[in-house]
Amino acid sequence: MPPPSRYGRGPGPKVRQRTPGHHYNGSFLPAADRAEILTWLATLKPLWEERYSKHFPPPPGQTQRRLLRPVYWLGNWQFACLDYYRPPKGVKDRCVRAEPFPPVLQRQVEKIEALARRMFRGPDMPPRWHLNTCLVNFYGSRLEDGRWVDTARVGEHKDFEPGPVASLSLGERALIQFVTSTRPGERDAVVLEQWLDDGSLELFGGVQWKEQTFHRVQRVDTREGHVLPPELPDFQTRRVNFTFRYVPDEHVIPFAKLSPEAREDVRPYMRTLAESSAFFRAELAREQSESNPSSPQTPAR
Ligand SMILES: O=C(O)CCC(=O)C(=O)O
Ligand SMILES: [Fe+2]
Repeated sequence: MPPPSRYGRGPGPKVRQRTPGHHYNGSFLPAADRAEILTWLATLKPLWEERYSKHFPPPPGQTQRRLLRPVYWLGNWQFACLDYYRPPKGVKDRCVRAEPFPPVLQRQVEKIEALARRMFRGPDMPPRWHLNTCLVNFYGSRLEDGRWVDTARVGEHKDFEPGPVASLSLGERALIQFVTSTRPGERDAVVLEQWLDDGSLELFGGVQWKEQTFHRVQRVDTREGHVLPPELPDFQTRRVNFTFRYVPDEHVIPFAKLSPEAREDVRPYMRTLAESSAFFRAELAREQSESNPSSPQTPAR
């Protein structure tokens, strides 16, 4: 019998885990699916979002800033200026209905959900849990006043969506660290770290990884020279990460049903997205027809 390997064919029905609640498979993504994802990525127009807005201004001592990286969301878009999904209180006007997963990602989601249902039970698996939300993060360097500035990291945070979170990685490998809560003057203790390779899946859930620890992307390698699509004028991408999450469906709201303030804050983003997406054109048109039902809109193409 060969020795047990973390790079093996993945867990059997019992899902053996060296770290309960945290699973890593370095060769999850089939090569053909990887190629299909890259083709689809080349068609995306990720968005540079600002952290704050007219109705959600910077708190005292903070100033307006752009996010470190461009992003794209599927299923629902959690605009930074609507302050992300944060139950139990921060659930209203946070998650704006967005494009469905393309078939190649939906296929990965079905495999991941089956694995997650074997790994997580009881309080670690919310009753209606399914992966209906995906944040696509682009890691790399940003062109700033003629200089390339590396922004490939994420500070420590928790993902507040309930239940397990899955993370699929493409391109250069990244070092993710789970750390204990920060106390002033004390260094965070790293509880678990993992290099996330090209084509890998990481799945984590339960109290230890969702509640008791924060996670961060400490750095992204440069050694393999990956340059990933789409081509952008002011950003060079060397890693793309998809994090799949669950937002209860009742908290996902069509743009037309957001509060007037939230609509005002995100309408410019919706218009930018609509330039290259029939889905977002239709969502904007729906706002028009609902506020003025007597004048039917021509359907978006
Ligand atoms: O890029 C990664 O591996 C993790 C990203 C992450 O933590 C997040 O998007 O919440
Ligand atoms: Fe996260």
